[in-house]
Amino acid sequence: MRHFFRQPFGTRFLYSFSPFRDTRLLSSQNFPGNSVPGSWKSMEGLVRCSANDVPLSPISFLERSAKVYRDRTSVVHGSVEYTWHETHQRCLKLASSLTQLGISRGDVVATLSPNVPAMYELHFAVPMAGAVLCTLNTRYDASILAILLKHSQTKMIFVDYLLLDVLKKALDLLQGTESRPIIIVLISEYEGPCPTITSNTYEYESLVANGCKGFEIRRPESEWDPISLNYTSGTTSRPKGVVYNHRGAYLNTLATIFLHGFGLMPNYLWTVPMFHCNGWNLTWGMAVLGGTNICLKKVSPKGIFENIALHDVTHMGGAPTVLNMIVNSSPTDQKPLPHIVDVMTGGAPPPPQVCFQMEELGFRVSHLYGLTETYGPGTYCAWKPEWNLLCPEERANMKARQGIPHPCLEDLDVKDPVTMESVPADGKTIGEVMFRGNTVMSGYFKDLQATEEAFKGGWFRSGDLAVKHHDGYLELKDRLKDIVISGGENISTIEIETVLYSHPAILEAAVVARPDDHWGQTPCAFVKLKEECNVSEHDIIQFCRGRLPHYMAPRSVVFEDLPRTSTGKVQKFILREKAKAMGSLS
Ligand SMILES: Nc1ncnc2c1ncn2[C@@H]1O[C@H](COP(=O)(O)OP(=O)(O)OP(=O)(O)O)[C@@H](O)[C@H]1O
Repeated sequence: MRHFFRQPFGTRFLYSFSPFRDTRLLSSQNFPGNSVPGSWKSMEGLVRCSANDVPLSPISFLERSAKVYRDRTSVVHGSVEYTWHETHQRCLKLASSLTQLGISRGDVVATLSPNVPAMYELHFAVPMAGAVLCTLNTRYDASILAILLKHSQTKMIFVDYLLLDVLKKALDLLQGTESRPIIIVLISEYEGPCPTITSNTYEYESLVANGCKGFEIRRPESEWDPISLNYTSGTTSRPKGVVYNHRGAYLNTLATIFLHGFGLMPNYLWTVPMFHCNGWNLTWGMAVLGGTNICLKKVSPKGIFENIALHDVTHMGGAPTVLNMIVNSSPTDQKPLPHIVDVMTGGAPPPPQVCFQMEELGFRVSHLYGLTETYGPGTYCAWKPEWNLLCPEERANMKARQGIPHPCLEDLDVKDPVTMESVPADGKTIGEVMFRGNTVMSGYFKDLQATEEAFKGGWFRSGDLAVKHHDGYLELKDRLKDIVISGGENISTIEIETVLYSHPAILEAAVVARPDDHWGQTPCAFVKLKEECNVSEHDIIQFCRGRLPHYMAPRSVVFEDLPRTSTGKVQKFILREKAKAMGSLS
């Protein structure tokens, strides 16, 4: 296999669609005489105006659900329960309070909160105020939080009371560097007085109560107006600030709910953090469907099974690590499911064995793939009925493929990153996954150079390596930064990890490159064993050699817990450092 991945990118730079085109279409004043612009002038009788041309925005999903699903339950959390009418009213009032506190169009309003009703409401209230929602990862420490608060130019932050301490530390680090102190809004679950931090502190429910329900929504002037700022998981580098626009959020939401067989009015259990790509767009998606959002502050297998029974959950989601946690949970925590529960998984490669075991427990797994830069879900493994006839192992392998683009994406391809030519659909030739369309980010906030790099060649370059199968389905092999090159051969770490996960004693596995004087690099496996299991390095290597070509089998195995990002991805850069410190094997 040729390894072109380490070569520099081509220098051609071309935007197939300009990010700077003017998309303000709403009022007839843009088109004097109510005529239509450009080439369409030759077609008489057309008028482009607010009757037929409105900027797409997820805000409209909530306005509709307040009418269509008025008295149905929108959000549940413990004893708290709202209807869609109430959620709409609360969001309007909250948006009004934001503007009264000085939030203007385009200002960034951040959150530091687990999945609670306030977090759900902010997904509508902040855009209703014309502002940009920035949902920060709840596992950040004070120093990274301080960096991101500064980078995002946050004006106001909504914080769960359990995370107040870490926020206070971050704000201390920022002291003196901000021209205006950040306004703090505390999301508390108790009725007591609001703890004082600064005079700039408010309490969530009082902002809702004091807002005006007749508030006039500050709708986007253009579909391209930013709606949210999402930081990437920071698996390969420092988190990058990805900007979503209203149009992309609208389209990706519709694509996501379409893909995963959500019927109307699902009961959705929030096991995916809403801070991760706006909960894979399902914050907005549940409003389209009139679903019930079942909030879960802390994810545990026991809590998942209890909530499924309590709320008749129909759908949920989770990174493969959550699925792995479920299948390996104690039998006393696992309860028989009342019916099939649909689970969307993605965010990292799902080991086929884990998909298989989930299905044995009564879940139906659907697999999606994407990046923060593609509004989360970008492809899915569309299931074909004829695959039901395959043996369980083959079915699980089929399901582990990343699949095909969703219908709102213009194009997806696997290309040679230097020549930009498509790789053949032979299931063997590796190239880089590239995306193009309206559900690709507007860009990286305050980093034009990174944005231009990412869009070089007129496609969004994902940094993921994949093959295309004969049926057009995509299968990820590795991240560009993770692939192992040993004796001139590219070795997919995902393929080795799949074999490791099939070992009965292994709970978790990750493979990285270990520098080698003779081979350049060799695969080094880091594994965590299941409780009370014992197996040697030699046994694991032999197990892999029995299932993989020799050169692909790990040459060394380290037994330890895997470091993960809070979105469930293994931090391979940490493992690579460890493997490097081990020195060459040869
Ligand atoms: N279904 C999937 N199968 C395999 N890998 C996946 C899948 N879904 C997502 N990924 C991986 O997750 C990546 C996207 O993750 P995300 O946008 O959360 O941030 P990150 O790339 O981990 O962080 P950073 O860009 O800061 O390093 C993809 O590029 C891909 O490598």
